[in-house]
Order: sequence, then C-alpha cells, then structure tokens
Amino acid sequence: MVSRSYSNLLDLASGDNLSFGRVGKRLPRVMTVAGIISELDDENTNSVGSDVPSSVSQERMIIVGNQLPLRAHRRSDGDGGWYFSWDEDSLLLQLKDGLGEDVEVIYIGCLRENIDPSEQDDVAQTLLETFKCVPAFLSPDLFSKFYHGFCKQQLWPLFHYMLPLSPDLGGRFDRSLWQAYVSVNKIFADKVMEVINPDDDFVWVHDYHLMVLPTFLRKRFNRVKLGFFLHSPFPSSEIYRTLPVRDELLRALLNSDLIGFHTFDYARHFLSCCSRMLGLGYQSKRGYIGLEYYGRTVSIKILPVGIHMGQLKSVMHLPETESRTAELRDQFRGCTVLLGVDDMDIFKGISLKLLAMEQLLVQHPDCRGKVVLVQIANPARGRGRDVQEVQSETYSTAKRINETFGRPGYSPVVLIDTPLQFYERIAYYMIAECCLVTAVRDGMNLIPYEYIICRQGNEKLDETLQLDPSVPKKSMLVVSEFIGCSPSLSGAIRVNPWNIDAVAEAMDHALVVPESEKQLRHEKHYRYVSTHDVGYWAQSFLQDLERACRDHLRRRCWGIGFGLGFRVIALDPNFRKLSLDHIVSAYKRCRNRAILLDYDGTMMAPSVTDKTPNPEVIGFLNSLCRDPKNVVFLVSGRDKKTLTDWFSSCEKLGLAAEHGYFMR
Ligand SMILES: O=P(O)(O)OC[C@H]1O[C@H](O[C@H]2O[C@H](CO)[C@@H](O)[C@H](O)[C@H]2O)[C@H](O)[C@@H](O)[C@@H]1O
Repeated sequence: MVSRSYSNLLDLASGDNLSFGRVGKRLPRVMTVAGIISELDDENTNSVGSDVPSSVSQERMIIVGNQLPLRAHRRSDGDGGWYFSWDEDSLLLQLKDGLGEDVEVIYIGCLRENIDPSEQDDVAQTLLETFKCVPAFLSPDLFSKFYHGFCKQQLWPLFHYMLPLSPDLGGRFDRSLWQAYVSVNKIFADKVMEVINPDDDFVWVHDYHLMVLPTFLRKRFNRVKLGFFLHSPFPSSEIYRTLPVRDELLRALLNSDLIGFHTFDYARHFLSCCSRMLGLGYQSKRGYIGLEYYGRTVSIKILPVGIHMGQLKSVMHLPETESRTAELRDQFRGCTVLLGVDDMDIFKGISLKLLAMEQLLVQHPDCRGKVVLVQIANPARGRGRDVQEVQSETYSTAKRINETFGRPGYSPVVLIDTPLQFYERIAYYMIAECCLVTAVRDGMNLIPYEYIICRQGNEKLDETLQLDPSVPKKSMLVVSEFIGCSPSLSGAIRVNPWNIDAVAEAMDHALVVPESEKQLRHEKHYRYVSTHDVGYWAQSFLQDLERACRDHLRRRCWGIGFGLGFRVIALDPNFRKLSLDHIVSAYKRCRNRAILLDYDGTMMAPSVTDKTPNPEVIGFLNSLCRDPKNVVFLVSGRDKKTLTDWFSSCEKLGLAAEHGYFMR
C-alpha cells in the first residue's frame, strides 16, 4: 500500500529534471535539490550570457510588456533601414520616472512594425545599444495567432466579462491559439534570459498578454524577483472559471512575487478564483495581502496607475496646443461641449453614450442647439467582426441624431474618427465642460485624469480661453461604474452606462450643477490625480516588490511540476527532510513514544476504492501498539462507528474520530 505522503514524494520526484540542478540520491526523480536558494541557481547564473553589463551597485529593472515603448520609422534617404524614437505616450516609458535615477531600466517587448528577418540582428543591436531595449521578433503568423487570436479574441473579451456564447461574440477557445500564446510567452522568457542578472535584477511583467511568462522565468531562476501588473480588469470568478485554461493562468501568475491590480474588486476576483479553483487561502497582515502558495507568499498589490504629469504639462505648453484651443473655442462658441474620448471597441460603450445624448435632447429640448457631444473615436486595436459592428452602429446613431436634432450650423454629435495628435486632444479637453466615460468595462481608463489636469490649465491657455486666473478652475465628469478609475474619482457622477435614461440625466445634471460645486469637484480630483501619477504608482510597486522578495535568500526551494504546472516549493531554512536513518535511531533511543497516524491518504492510498484496512495494515498497527513504549493514535475525519468497526481488532489503538471530536 502506498500512502499519500509517500505518493506525494513520488510526485515531487516526477518533475522534469532537465535544467534544475542536481539529482537527489534517495529520490532519483526529484528535479531540484533542496538547499539555500543561493546555491540552487549557481549553474543557471553562470550560464546566462548577460549582454548588458550590470554595475555592482546599481539596481536594474527589466520591464517586459507586449510592446516596446518605441516608434519605428523607415528611413527615406534611399538606403532603407530603420530609425527609432521613444514613444512618449507609452506607460512603460513613463513609469521609469518613478523608479529613481539609480535604477537602470531595460525593456523587453515587440515592435509594432514587422522587421524583416534579414534586418533583425542589426535592429536588435541598435535597440540594445541606444535604448536598452531588447526586441522579441515574432513571425507574422505567430504574432497574429498570439495577439489578434488568443489575446484580442479570447482573453481580452473574457476579461471584460464577455462570454463566447456564439461564434460571433468574442472567440471560442482555440487550443492552437493558446499554444501560440504560450510559445510567445516562452520567447519573451528567452529574451529576459539574454539580459538578466538573476541575483540582482527585478523583473516587472505587464498585462494580460504575458500571463504565463512568470512560470517560464521562475523555472529558470527559482529566486527571480518578479512582479506582474494586470492592466485589464480581472473578471468575477463566475466569468473567469469558464476559461478552459483557467488553472494554468492562475498558477502561472502565482509564480510572481507580487501581483498588481488597479482596483480592490479585480484583486478580490483574483483571490476568489485562487480560493475556488485552487483551494488557496489568503491573509491580510498589516495592510498587505498575501497568498500562501507552496510555502511562498505571493503578495497582492492594489494601486491604480496614474498619468505622466510632466509629459501632459509640456504638451499643454506647446504653441500648437494654444492655437488649436483657440480654433476650437471659436468653432464651438455659444455651445456647451460634452466630450468623449474612446477607442472604437466593443467595451467603450460609445453607442450607449450616443443613445444617452439622443435621450438628453428628447428630454431636455432646451439643450437642442446648445449642447454638443464631441466624440473622439480612436481606431480599435482588435480586428474582430464585433469591432465593425460597433463602428457601423456608432456611425448610424450619430447620423440619426444629427438628422433629427441638427440644423444648419449645429450638429449635436461631432464624431472624430481620424487619429488626433495628443495636443489636439488636449485642446478638446480645454474647451469641454464635461467629460463622459461610459465604457461598459475598462481596466482603468486614464481619460478622466488627463481631462482634469488639462482643465487646470496654464497661463497661456487661460488667456486663450479668457479665464480669470483668480477664479478656481472647474471640471465635471460622468463616469461608468464599471471602469477602474471610477473608485478613485469620488467627485464624478457615476452611472450605469446601460441605463440610458440615467446617463442622460447625469449629463444634464453635470451641466446644471452650480459653478461652485464644479470647482469643488475639480479641486478634489486635481489634488488626487496630480499626486498619484504614474511615477508614484511605479515607485510604490517597486517598493512592494522589494518587500515581497526580501526573504528570497532565506528560503530553501524546490522546483516541481511539468510545463505550466511548474511551481516552487519554498521552505523555512530550519525545515529538514526526515531521514529514515534519523527516525530509526531516534525511535530506538526513545523510552516513550507518542505516534499519531493519519488514515486516509496516509495509510490508505487515495486511489483505492475500498478503504477498509487490510490485514497488513491491521498487522502493522498491532505490532506498533504491542510495544509498551508506544502510545498510538489514529486521527481521522471519519465517524466513530466506521473507525470502531474497522479497528475493533486493534484493542490498544487509540482512535480520534471526526478530527478528535470523539476519542477512544
Ligand atoms: O490593445 P492591447 O494592445 O491588447 O493593449 C491593451 C490596452 O492597453 C492599454 O490599456 C490598458 O492599460 C491602461 C493603463 O493601465 C488602462 O487604462 C486600460 O484600461 C487598459 O486596458 C492601452 O492604453 C490601450 O490602448 C490598450 O488597448
């Protein structure tokens, strides 16, 4: 009979042992050897060719995201080739400000442009030398399956609460796309390997595109210092559990040291999934939430991202911002502007917003001719049929409203679907009385934050708009309950975007509240948004990551499990594996022995159907009980009748039934 404890050891032993250290003597198939972790990674450490030299004292952060914070441009000077510039709008670039001067940052990700294989080496070299960026080159087919397939058609909709109930709604699970997702994550892991100094560097992985990357990294380096931040929502467990690879993704995320979410609700959903799907509990200690996972504590962080104040302010100062603001001031003179800025995708609720505008015009005829909704619609990043449907519904609704309520010189809906420069967007913020974000789901959404900062203005823009600098600034927000920024905007009018009447009323309310109240709401938001910027967020994440990795060196670790089931078992340094020789000699030395035995899973293998003890077990127990130095108890969850019947022939055996509620 093989007991569960023993079979667990066999499980431990059965992992893939290709690259994880020495082989144990007594357990020939154990894949890693217990030891202080610093000993464990030595071989790996030596084998890593670090192209980027790391200085001894400087901390390094490797930031991994689907896209590098770069823009690629084709040279037009005849010799072909590429040149690159930083993408100032990229959050990954902006967050660098929060990490401090002394932290060296290396980026890993894809380029938006497809680089021909013949040019890839040169490009990689340039990017590493000039930008400390390491590109992951994916073939067009793999990229398409990974990004447009698994990411945008499967994960993205599901994480935004959309179930693939029919083939037209999102995408049905497709294992080949999942495999592409895993392969790409593995390619990213290889890129990290090229540059990491595993003893010192922190790795920060971003967003839903790379959720299985933590497993590949932890596999290579048991003690990698690894953070993950999810920028999208994490759905309720009732939605999440429909995903065929739900356990794989959860287990992969748990290979991080710190997992960050924008809101408490997303974190709560994740913790419920871990509890319901993996049976894991969590603890909250002194403000920190930690999940125990095979002896490691995985910390949970809740902090919404912010905007980059410096970048926004510098664009506000550009002369073109001023002149565009002046143009818009003149264009919309005499009208009150409501503003929407959204990607044209199914979750941004643009059509619902237009319907609410229509309702506003129906319910409040006084708004006709005076109120304009300017809707900036950025191109969607996905390609599904759903995107085309959203587009056509948006155009037809806008057309209907304009035909019904428009007149020469007045269009109630102004739909802008051509890409705008950032300064132009700022000009629209400047002239908008209220900003409307009515997405049905969004991880965070930083549009309201940008709007608030812009409405604070600056000297030049105030002059342009003829604002008295001594009068406090004002702004109004109508935001959906279902987006990540909503909890942080306590002065916004919150709406259920599906309730069109309520959104229409909120629009009207936003316009008619007294000026003093608009100023108060603005001031409250401005204070929050300007102090909780992207730098603050990054700094706070790094601080918590350092804290989460603090005892890495203290723990002893074993890596176990195949493929995406890989995890690390971490033990306190005082923990010792029982040695048979030690037990035998201690047993012999003792004059009194208390022996407590579990039954199911320990004395009886879980796979056996008839759990009645066989004569061999009864024999073992009786021989233990016969020794006058022994007190032997069997401790079980089973009821007293079963245990009494089964062990009636073991007269000296103590029984603790129902976990000790009944004792014999
Ligand atoms: O469309 P993708 O390439 O898959 O990228 C997803 C989106 O990433 C960014 O938005 C996400 O992060 C933002 C900052 O945390 C957050 O405000 C937003 O809610 C998230 O969805 C990016 O800004 C979007 O354009 C991408 O669609």
